[in-house]
Amino acid sequence: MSTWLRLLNSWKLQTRFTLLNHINCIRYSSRISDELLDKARSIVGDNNFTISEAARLLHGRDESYHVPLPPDLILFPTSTKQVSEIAKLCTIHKIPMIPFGTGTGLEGGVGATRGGVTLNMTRMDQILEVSTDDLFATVRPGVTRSRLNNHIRDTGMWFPIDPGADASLCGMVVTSASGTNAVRYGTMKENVINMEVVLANGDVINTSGTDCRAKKSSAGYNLTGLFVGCEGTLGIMTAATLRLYGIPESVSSAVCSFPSVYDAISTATMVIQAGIPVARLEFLDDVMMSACNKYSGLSYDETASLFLEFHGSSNSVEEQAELAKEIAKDNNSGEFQWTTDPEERSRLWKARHDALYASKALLPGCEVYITDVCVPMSNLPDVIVKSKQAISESGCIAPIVGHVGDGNFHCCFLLKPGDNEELKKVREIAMWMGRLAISARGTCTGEHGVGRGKIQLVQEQYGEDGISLMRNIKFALDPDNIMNPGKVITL
Ligand SMILES: Cc1cc2c(cc1C)N(C[C@H](O)[C@H](O)[C@H](O)COP(=O)(O)OP(=O)(O)OC[C@H]1O[C@@H](n3cnc4c(N)ncnc43)[C@H](O)[C@@H]1O)c1[nH]c(=O)[nH]c(=O)c1N2
Ligand SMILES: CCCCC(=O)C(=O)O
Ligand SMILES: [Mn+2]
Repeated sequence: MSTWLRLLNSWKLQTRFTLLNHINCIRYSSRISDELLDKARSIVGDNNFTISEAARLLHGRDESYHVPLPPDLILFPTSTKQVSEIAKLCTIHKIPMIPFGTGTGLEGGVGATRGGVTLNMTRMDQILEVSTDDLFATVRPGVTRSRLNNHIRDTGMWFPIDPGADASLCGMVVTSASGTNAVRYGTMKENVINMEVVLANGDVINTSGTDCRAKKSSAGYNLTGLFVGCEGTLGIMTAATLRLYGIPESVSSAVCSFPSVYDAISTATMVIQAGIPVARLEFLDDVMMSACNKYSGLSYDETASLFLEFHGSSNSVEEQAELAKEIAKDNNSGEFQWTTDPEERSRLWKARHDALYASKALLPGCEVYITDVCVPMSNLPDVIVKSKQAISESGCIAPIVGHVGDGNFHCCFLLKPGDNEELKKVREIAMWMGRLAISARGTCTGEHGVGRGKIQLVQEQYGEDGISLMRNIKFALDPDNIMNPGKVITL
């Protein structure tokens, strides 16, 4: 390229950036006045406030393929009172509020669709209470899953819900997350006892009643259920009380390969039907096994496989593994390798939790468009096989992994950045998969939530009456549509 051309290109780029900055400034100044900035700063203090370009970019994105949408301003509240004051301020000025946990979401939930204020919750990071007698922990939104588990390890308790990423526990509550241990311990839905929530108007409520820590309750409407999975569109969670469990005395893990998807899933179904209290029951297809072998230096068979884990007494985990082995054998399995060795087990689960990064490594520099559907177990093998057929016909690379004990799986479509044709094609397949799951009596998302990516599919899943009820609920709690707007449902 000639020097002149290079200079011209660099000038064009500069002008574009200057223009973009200019537009951002106009956008920013038209929405957030100096007066509002001063008030926000006085609520949280100078050190908990930023409008830097870098911070705005960072807060507009999560770990998904969605285009980043930066907010105008980022606040780091340190107390519920501050969150409430920010909410009141935003209500007066009709400014969007977007809560930010750890940004590990997979549906673009933290993007500021209309600009506004992001509330980064990481500085509210206290573990408020741990009760080993009553099996609960109360945490502020800055506490992550592994921080809680490190903190309580010596008590013999743990919080088992494990999405792989070290997400904030409150982020996990509001996305209704689950992951590998849900088949035994349930999802976040089954593991929240109470929540403190700041509403759009600044009111602070406790969803099970002030200070309630009872294991069950039939008092009134299920407000906890309403806020679990709301993705910040109904309120900002400032504390969560979660169920704890005893750390199992013994753990065994197993790997087993199969000649077909049907054999693998039929084993999974029969393990559950046999009443084996399996703790993890994960499926990886041939492409994902190959990706994980390469990425994690393993040498497993590169065919449809199951990773399993059993929790209990040492006799019980041995018995469970042996029973599962028999079932696998009846379904044409290859060798069923199981172990209680902690190092081997953690190598296996690290490889499983790195599945997303192993997929990415198949095409260096790529982005990943992740699907997440969930269907009743009896429909699962057909839905997986049809999805694999669609992937193969499209020419895309898309390893599959799933929490099949719950009927839940993901395809990781690898995308070359900037290839809009491919993105369009993948989006079509992903939408088709969502519809396939709904028609197979399932749901368009088992655990990643709706965010910006699945609003249309949720509409189709619920139909007009269901969506209209959701809109009424949203309107009752957030009449100005300033709580994380543009997510979950459109108004
Ligand atoms: C490698 C890898 C692997 C997985 C996953 C991610 C990654 C990167 N995930 C997805 C992810 O970990 C999950 O969605 C988390 O629950 C998100 O928690 P964050 O704290 O990161 O929320 P993040 O900051 O990403 O926000 C997510 C949404 O919640 C809202 N929010 C966050 N904190 C809030 C608060 N205090 N109050 C109100 N709203 C709030 C945000 O506004 C946004 O809409 C996942 N998930 C899963 O279920 N199963 C899995 O297997 C996996 N696996
Ligand atoms: C690789 C799929 C996306 C992350 C996830 O949900 C999981 O690993 O289970
Ligand atoms: Mn998952």
